[in-house]
Amino acid sequence: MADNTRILFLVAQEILDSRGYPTVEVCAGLRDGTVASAAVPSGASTGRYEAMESRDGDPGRYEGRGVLHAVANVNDVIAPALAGMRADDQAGVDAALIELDGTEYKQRLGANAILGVSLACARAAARARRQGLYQYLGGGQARVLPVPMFNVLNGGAHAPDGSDIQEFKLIPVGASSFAQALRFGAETYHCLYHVLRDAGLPTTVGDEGGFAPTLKSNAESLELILRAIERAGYRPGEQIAIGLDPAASGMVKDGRYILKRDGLNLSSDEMTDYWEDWIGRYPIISLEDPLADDDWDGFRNLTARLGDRVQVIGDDLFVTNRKFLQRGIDSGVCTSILIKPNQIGTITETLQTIRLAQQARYTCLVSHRSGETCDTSIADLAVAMDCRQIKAGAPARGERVAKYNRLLRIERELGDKAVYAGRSAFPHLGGTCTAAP
Ligand SMILES: O=C(O)[C@@H](CO)OP(=O)(O)O
Ligand SMILES: [Mg+2]
Repeated sequence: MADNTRILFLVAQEILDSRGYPTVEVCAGLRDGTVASAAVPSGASTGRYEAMESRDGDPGRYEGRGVLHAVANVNDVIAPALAGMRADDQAGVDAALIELDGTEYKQRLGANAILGVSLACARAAARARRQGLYQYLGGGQARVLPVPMFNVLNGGAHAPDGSDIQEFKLIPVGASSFAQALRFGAETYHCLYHVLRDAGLPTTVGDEGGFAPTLKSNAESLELILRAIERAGYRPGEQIAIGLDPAASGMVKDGRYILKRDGLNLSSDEMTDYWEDWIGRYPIISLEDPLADDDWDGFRNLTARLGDRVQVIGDDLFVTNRKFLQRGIDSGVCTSILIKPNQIGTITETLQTIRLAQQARYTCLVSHRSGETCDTSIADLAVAMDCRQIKAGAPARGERVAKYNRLLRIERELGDKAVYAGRSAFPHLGGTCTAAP
């Protein structure tokens, strides 16, 4: 079997992502005839220490620069070096990629080139074994379906005319299966459309498929969402809670947090007061990047003050990197980590970061990027690693629902064995899983 999974070819090409910008797709072919491909996403609100994607031409020109250099790196540098390796030796493949690149942030070959190969090999190996990617990566234990976070109102870098806060997310903690959670989200999303129409607000959408109205204040977004949840017939907080990703690095100017919609200019402590006020007033259970990615002291204070009432997630702060996560664990910063494979660049390193988080009892929210493709690997990753939380944007738009639909299929495939994480995904809510995973 092992010999059959030896890599025969790796071929990359440039394709477009959901924003219409170029990205990398890699196709892996194995000796036994198995062929599988994987596509790499791309972020807009990136952390400063993310692994670096390779982009062609002048960085100042425009955001949608090509990836032909990354494509050439796969075809001309990586493919010859990996030919003949076993695709089912993920650690070996990834170690070879890391060594071939030789830089800390993967800037020589490009994290987009490297992750494309890492993922394509995993997919091909899973297919050769006739397993789903979640089974291949997670084994027989993999059976807990994550709680989805649906980003239904977009702002910040994903919708510049919208709220200062990048993401307002529905969290269907009270559903009893993933399929039901998806229905909660889709129905509420559609009700939000009508709430906006009734209020005379536009229903244009941002990068992740959520609506992006221009509002008078940031809190107005929450009021509209609560109205939509109720209109859909659900109980806010109990059945559907709320999560935020302010992506606060994007709000900072000269060390101050600027909230344009509220006319506020706040210190780190005052920004924390602002979130505390919101947590007291609204059913918010998850708060991602509430402060900027260089404000480690602020994060420590915020975690000490709010960490037992809300999940505090580090995204730009940790960039899926064990080194930064370890610093967070050692200094009491955050209670949760966002997991984006392209922030670190290989599957093996992504799994190592997840394991470190789980050992330290940090929760893991597996995440898409704002520039996506129809690749569904993150859905499998969330189940494989028992991550219990996933965010993939609104329950609308092809590249977002591809992930949710994949989870529906996994849930069906698992049948009676499937367990929906529900409240167990959030230790601070004190819930338990409906069956032991
Ligand atoms: O900040 C985030 O969490 C992500 C995904 O929602 O955005 P981006 O991919 O633009 O970094
Ligand atoms: Mg984020």
